[in-house]
Amino acid sequence: MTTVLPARKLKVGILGATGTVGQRFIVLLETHPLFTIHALGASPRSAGKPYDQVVRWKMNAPYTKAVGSLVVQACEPQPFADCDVVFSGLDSSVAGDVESAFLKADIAVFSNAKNHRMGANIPLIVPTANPEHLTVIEHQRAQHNLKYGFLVTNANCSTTGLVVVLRALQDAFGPLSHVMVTTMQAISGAGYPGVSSLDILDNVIPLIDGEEDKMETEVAKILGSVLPDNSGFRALDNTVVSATCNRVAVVDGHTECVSVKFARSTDPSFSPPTVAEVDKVLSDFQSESQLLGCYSAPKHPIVVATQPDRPQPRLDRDTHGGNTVTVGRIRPCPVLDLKFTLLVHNTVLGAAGSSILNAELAVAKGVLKARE
Ligand SMILES: NC(=O)C1=CN([C@@H]2O[C@H](COP(=O)(O)OP(=O)(O)OC[C@H]3O[C@@H](n4cnc5c(N)ncnc54)[C@H](OP(=O)(O)O)[C@@H]3O)[C@@H](O)[C@H]2O)C=CC1
Ligand SMILES: N[C@@H](CC(=O)OP(=O)(O)O)C(=O)O
Repeated sequence: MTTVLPARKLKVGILGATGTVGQRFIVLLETHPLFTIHALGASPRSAGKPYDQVVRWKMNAPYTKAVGSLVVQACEPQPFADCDVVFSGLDSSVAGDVESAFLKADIAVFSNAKNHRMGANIPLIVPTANPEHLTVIEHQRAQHNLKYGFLVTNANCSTTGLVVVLRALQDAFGPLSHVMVTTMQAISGAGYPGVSSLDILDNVIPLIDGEEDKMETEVAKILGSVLPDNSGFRALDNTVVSATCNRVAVVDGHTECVSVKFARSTDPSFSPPTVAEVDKVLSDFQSESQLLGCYSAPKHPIVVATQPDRPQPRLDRDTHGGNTVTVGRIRPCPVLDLKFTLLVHNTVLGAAGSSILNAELAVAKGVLKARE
């Protein structure tokens, strides 16, 4: 496929620009070759004031003077009308209605929030796992009579790391019947100010409200297929996922301990893949974003750690800019077939990085264009 590049940089709006995910968008977009930051939005508490005055900046990299002086807008379509694309890092209490209003106003939206993820013709895309789901955009546009607008969501941050590895395993060794996953999730996943220090220091919290349900349902949609008429998706109905989610005292990076069983396991002639075979399949896994030459595409969607005590959040979360999933400790599972540990950067591939790479894919496929 030939990559279609826009005639100029696309003007970007960021909704929820003051939040944890919004700040990550700013860092990732400051030097982006396809996109330029044009407008910022946040709550009525922040609207009307320069970004500098309202943001409590938590990123390691600084933001530019130009961004600091942008006046924060209310999250309504009108101030974003000349944006070619809007990235949403909005709190889920408002994201649903705000994103619907932007779609109705014919603006392209890439959302991190949970609200629209399971919508019948809303793509739920992890860019290195199921980019082919973008084909449903044409149906969405026809349904709402839109020229430029559409709505694409990306997944829950823990789901994101998991599905990249499951997709690689499924492609190589056939469908999975059972997936058991236990997460250790960073505090930045709870936004800012998030979990109080008295709750999390010297502690592990064995509950993240709603997280397990999201992991158990999103995987089936992402690893499912597009309906033949491109009107929606057929979720997997033969893969059972059981998730247990914990909050731990790590700043960024979700670690997940995973065991899987292959559907063919019930066949007496089937023997599970060896550790060496799994290592090779994961290391060789490629995504369409690499083949299309997308700017943020990681060199490898999955990196297999060579040291026996990896992955570790502090050491591995920034590999390939945070858009890769690091896997280690691959070994046979005496209960299911195979077990391993993975790490995903929750605010890069798990949030803003996925939205941006999804938008790059949409540009490369000619569905996201500059407004004329
Ligand atoms: N953090 C993570 O790792 C991940 C987060 N997500 C999802 O991304 C979204 C953002 O998360 P995160 O950045 O962590 O959250 P934060 O709480 O850090 O930021 C929330 C943002 O929403 C804005 N906001 C709050 N209320 C309103 C309102 N009434 N109208 C308009 N804007 C409002 C806030 O603006 P103000 O500062 O003015 O209050 C702020 O910019 C959420 O939906 C979350 O579930 C998804 C994957 C991973
Ligand atoms: N709940 C996730 C982050 C998040 O906001 O997820 P979601 O977008 O699925 O609600 C975490 O705490 O790490």
